[in-house]
Formats: sequence, structure tokens, C-alpha cells
Amino acid sequence: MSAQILDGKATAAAIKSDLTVRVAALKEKGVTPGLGTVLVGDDPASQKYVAGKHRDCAQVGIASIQRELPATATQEEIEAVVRELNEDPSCTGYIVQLPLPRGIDENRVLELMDPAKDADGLHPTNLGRLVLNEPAPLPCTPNGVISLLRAHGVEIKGAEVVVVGRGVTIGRTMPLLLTRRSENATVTQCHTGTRDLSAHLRNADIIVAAAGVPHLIKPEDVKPGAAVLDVGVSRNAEGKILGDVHPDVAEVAAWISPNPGGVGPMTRAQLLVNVVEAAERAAAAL
Ligand SMILES: Nc1nc2c(c(=O)[nH]1)N[C@@H](CN(C=O)c1ccc(C(=O)N[C@@H](CCC(=O)O)C(=O)O)cc1)CN2
Repeated sequence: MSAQILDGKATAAAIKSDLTVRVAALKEKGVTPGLGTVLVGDDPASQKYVAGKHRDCAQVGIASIQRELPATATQEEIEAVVRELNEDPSCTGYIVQLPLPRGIDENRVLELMDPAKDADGLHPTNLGRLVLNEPAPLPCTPNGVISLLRAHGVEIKGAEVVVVGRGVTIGRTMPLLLTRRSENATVTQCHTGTRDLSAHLRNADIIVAAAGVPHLIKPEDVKPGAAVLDVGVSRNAEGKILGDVHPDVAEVAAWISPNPGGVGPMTRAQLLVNVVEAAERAAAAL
């Protein structure tokens, strides 16, 4: 058996095609959505992700606002850019690309953002709204995982889902999205303190692997017929991506997301969804 592909590139392309129509409608009403990005330092992966976000913006007609600071930027300098984007009327929503350089208090930067312009759904107010089941921009990677499963008809309702990892961009919020009534999954969150990871994995209908440990998930850990989403990104000496999922898992799973080409493009597409939804709210208030 070889798993079917959860094709993030194709699914993201379909989402972007829908957004192109919505952006055109907004422009007719005199509203041009604008995505801002704050990139600090010269991490090649972060540079690539931010460049991808602006390429996507160009494709759907969203304006791009790019702010770049050197790796030596101080907390105050970064916060000044955040304040500037909070005030900039051309910026509908923005993100601060994570991680920030060592020594910078990431939480303080995120808390300074205007929650109404938080395109990542990572501001404490928006995370609180998510917990309270109130409308909020949803964190992009977890929302991308759910869209990818839905687009391929993978049953989430009632599924036993194991999320591996507890980082802020996915692990922390993935269970919150999966346990909403609209998804109704049962979730087990595993992390470095989990005693017997394999035992949990073998019971899972869906595995979301976001540990950042190359090839952590082995074929013998996976229940035949499971859906496996590879979100982890490590790189070898040549810069090639190594996911959290061993390639041989494809022989056991029914569904697998490639990496690259799976959850990454979905993360970017969901970011644009958050920006367009914020612009639609603004247009409705005109
Ligand atoms: N502010 C944020 N920072 C980070 C987030 C986030 O959601 N918000 N998530 C990750 C990185 N990330 C988004 O910024 C991201 C990761 C991967 C991709 C992507 O398109 N990947 C491509 C491969 C690109 C490559 O070759 O390296 C793919 O999977 O096909 C986009 C965005 C951490 N930071």
C-alpha cells in the first residue's frame, strides 16, 4: 500500500483562487487588503517563508508591506515597527515572523500588536477568543491542517488524533481547533515528556507531527490506514528539508502530507484568508 497524498500545493491554489475573487470584490468597494510582515535577522528559512507570503499576496491582489530589521535590532526597535504597523491604515493585518533572534522577548512583541491586525491569530486576546469559542483569526498552520484534511475528505469527527509537539505556532493550538464542535476529534497531545510515544501513535487515526525531530515517526508507530501530517521542519547540511515523518510511513498510512508541499503552502494560504476576512470586516463597517 502507498498512501494517498494530502496535496497542500493544490489545495492552497484552490483557496487562493477563491481569495482572488474576494479581493477583487473588496477593491470594487474601495478596500485594498494589505499584509505586513516583520522579519528580523537573516535566517534563510524565515527569509524564504516571508518571500513566499509576499509572492502569494501578489498572486491574489493583496498589497505587500515588508519591514526588515537586522539580527542586531533591539527590543525597542522591533516594537517601534510593530507600533508603526498598528497605525498604518494600508496594513489590514500583519505578522511578526518567528522565531525572533535570541534575547528578544517574543511574547512582549506579540502582545504589542493590535489584535484586530493579528493575521497569525497568535495575539493573547485572539488565543483567548479561540479558547472561549469566540470569532477570532485562527492560527495558520493548525487551520491549514484542518483545511487540508477536509479538502481530501479525511474524517475528523470522532477521530483519535495525536499531536506531537507543543510549540506556539502549532502544537499549543492544534488541539483547540480539533476539539471544537465543528471538528469533534478526540486529541492526545504528546511532547518530550511523553513516556511511550509509540503507544499513543499506534492508536491514532490522525497524526500531526510537529516536533522538529527528523524522521521521529517510523512506520511501526503508525496504525495502517491512518492519516499522517508532517509539519516538522529540520534541515540537513545542504539545507534540504527533513520532516518529522520517515518516508517509509507512506507504506502504512492511507494519507500522508508531503514535506515540502503539504502543510507549508496551507499555512501561507490560511494567512491570506485571515487578511481577507479582516478586510471584509473593515469593508462591512464602512
Ligand atoms: N509568525 C509566524 N512565524 C512562523 C510560523 C507562523 O505560522 N507564523 N510558522 C513557521 C514558518 N512558516 C510560517 O511562517 C512557514 C513554514 C513553511 C512554509 C512553506 O511554504 N514551506 C514550503 C517549503 C519552503 C522551503 O523550501 O523551505 C513547503 O512546505 O512546501 C511557509 C511558512 C515558523 N514561523
